[in-house]
Amino acid sequence: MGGGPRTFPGGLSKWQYKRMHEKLARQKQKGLLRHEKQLYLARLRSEIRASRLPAAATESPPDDGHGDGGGPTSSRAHIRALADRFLLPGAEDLWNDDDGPIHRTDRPLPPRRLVSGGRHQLRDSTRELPLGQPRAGRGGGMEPRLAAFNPRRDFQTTAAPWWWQWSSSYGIHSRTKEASLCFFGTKICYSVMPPFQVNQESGDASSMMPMIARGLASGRIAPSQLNEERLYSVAAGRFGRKWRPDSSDEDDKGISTAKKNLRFAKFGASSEEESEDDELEVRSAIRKKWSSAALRNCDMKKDRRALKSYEEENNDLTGSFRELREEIKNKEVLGVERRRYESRGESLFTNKRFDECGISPLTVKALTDAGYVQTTVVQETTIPMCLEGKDVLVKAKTGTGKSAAFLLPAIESVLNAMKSHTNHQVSPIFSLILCPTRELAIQLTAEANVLLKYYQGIGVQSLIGGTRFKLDQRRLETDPCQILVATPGRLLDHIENKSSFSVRLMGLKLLVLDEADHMLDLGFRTDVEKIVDSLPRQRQTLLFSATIPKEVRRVSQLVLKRDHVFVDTVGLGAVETPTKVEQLYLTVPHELHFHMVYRLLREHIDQEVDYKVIVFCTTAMVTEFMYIMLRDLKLNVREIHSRKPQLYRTRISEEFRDSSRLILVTSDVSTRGVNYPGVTLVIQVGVPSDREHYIHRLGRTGREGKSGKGILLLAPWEEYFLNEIHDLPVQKSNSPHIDEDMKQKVDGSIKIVDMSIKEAAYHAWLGYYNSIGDVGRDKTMLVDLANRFCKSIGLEKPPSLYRKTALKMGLKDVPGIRVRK
Ligand SMILES: Nc1ncnc2c1ncn2[C@@H]1O[C@H](COP(=O)(O)OP(=O)(O)OP(=O)(O)O)[C@@H](O)[C@H]1O
Repeated sequence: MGGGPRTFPGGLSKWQYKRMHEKLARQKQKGLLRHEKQLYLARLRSEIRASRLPAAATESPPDDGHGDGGGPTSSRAHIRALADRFLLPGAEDLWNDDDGPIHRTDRPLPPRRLVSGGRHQLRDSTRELPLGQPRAGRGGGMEPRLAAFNPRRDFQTTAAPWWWQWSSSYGIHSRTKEASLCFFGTKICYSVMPPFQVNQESGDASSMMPMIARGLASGRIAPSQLNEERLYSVAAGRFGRKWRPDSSDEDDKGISTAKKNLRFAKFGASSEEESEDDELEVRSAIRKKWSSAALRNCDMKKDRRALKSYEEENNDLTGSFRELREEIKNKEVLGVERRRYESRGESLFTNKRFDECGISPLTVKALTDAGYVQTTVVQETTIPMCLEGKDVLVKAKTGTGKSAAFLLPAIESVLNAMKSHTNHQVSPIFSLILCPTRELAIQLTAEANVLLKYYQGIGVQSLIGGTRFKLDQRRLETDPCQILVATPGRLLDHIENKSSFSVRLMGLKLLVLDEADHMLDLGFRTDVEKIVDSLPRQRQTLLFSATIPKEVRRVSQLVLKRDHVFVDTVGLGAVETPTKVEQLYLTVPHELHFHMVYRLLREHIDQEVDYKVIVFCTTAMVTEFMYIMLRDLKLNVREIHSRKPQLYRTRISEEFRDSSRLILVTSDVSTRGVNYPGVTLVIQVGVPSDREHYIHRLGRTGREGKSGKGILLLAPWEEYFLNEIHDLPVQKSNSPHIDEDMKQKVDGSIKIVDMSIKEAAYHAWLGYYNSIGDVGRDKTMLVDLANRFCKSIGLEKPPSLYRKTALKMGLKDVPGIRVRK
């Protein structure tokens, strides 16, 4: 299918090449997550170190918003930015389960010892935030905003010094003990440690750490001796090593000033044996530790950064926290507003008209021609932000007008860019829209064309798989466009194989990822990352979807600027599916699934004059099987799935869009984004691959605030899936009766389906459920279920698998699996 190169670097085939990149992407993703965590810890250490340094050094250059391009940011600014990102409303679900929630608590705060001084005032001011309390004990002294940022992780991955635990639990306190950090290597340990003070107030020496407490009690150690050097020595002894004071920092201006507050101690296996020559090495090692090495290679910044005074930071933070709280409040209000709209069953449309949104008059004219006058909620909320040039991540229910919400800013972006780009021979692509399926790309291109009706010289084109590569190239050259709608695979082919095309992308101003969660999940991520890598960094990015799971929130940071806005028109905790769609589920044994589909369709056709039904099947081959069977049962039915040629898919898609009294049997290619107006019923046969798939499939009905109906047809063993959608209003429905006549009729139609299609359907079914974690884990059960499915499609015995396939699926020696000789 399609054009494009056949061989790739290293003589790999397209699929080998793709698989190789998928593997690399998975590794990269893991690395990035790990890096983010390390970065957080590193910044934390850097923050603590920096807070001990005098305000000095150079001014940080301005940041480009991505945080890594504009030069070094101050550690404090970085932590603040991270906290800002993760404290946004709805960001509670951003964390791993291990991270623990960001608690909103009304509990009274524990009484706190008031200490004068800017730093402590800062802490007290941040405490006003209604977020998590810092933990007691290790890391318990962290600033609340940081504890809230990751309350359970704090210093767990850093080997905390033993005296840390001791000092907090045995009564020795230090005003700065939360800053104690120790980086233990296998041979050498450098620590950054604040001076200790004896808790004079408590005066109870025996309650202190036993060794020193005993020393104090017996008079061997005078309290005045209990300075850091003594403690280092004790600590070194504890590790079976000797300690010698490090004098090297005396020479270093920065370090010696810091020494007022900090001590560096080196515990070496044989510190005495080290020669004077080592001094220099030690000094430079300490400097390294001080700057980057101590951050375990995470802090790559070489320059010491200008540090603000505590007061400045204090004021800064108090201000930004106030703003943050204000913003959260506004967003919560927004969510409540949306829920109010829906609970009252009010229209999806707002009172705001498009001509009040700052959109160009010719676009408004085109909108009016298309019948768009009033904005929908998502359009009203996001268009102004997008026009301001902000990066936006948008979550809004299916069928609520997200397409226009990003197409309009895309057009405005082109209009703005064209004002300053007049002398190009071939116009750059100013707006790029990426979406997961060809049907959706074609639909978005058509919608954009409608909106561009009154513009001469501005064009939109699509780049999708399933068409000839050379034809694409010719089309792009002869009919240049400023807006491009593309599926990732084909776009990447063009980027990698046509340098002139990459040049056209260098002028890009706006990138949109429609169905962003799908675009950023593993299937597409590699391609999307490579595409994003080839785009200019100075651009605006918009992410839209009806579902934004927490992993996607995290990964979205890869493409969005740090200061992006998250708009959730659904609202936290609100139902994510359209309110006017009735959702039912039926549990029927496999043997009766096809009969039940026919029964449900007949019933619906009898009830709805202008019926328009979509039947979703698990795989392309099961779709094909279902289509042939229903066609034989004399239903007015069409099919779309990935095994069909693109021209056929496009034709059927258009036919279904414009018709009623039609049934479309389809696979996941129609799950997302495609807009078929007036769908009255959606039937999902078998478990969707995840909750998001369920929501998007269901969203093909009940669009534009209309009513609709969704039925999920499960086998009894598939009921586990109901847990995933337990928060959605899905009701159990009684199974309609299937009489003997109907059963025989359906059985007859099953029989006529070609054997090769049945075999392919069995293989596809096995592959699909094998890939679903919960089911695929128990191979014996899976094979047993597959064999039941096999019977339900009229196969006497299960078709054999290729040895390679069986091996790959982990099914080779599973009883019930036949392997081809
Ligand atoms: N302001 C508007 N006025 C009238 N009709 C609108 C308006 N905005 C969108 N629509 C119509 O609403 C329908 C759904 O819009 P759209 O396809 O953009 O939804 P969506 O939110 O992108 O859905 P999905 O999540 O499934 O992708 C379309 O038929 C579209 O023409």
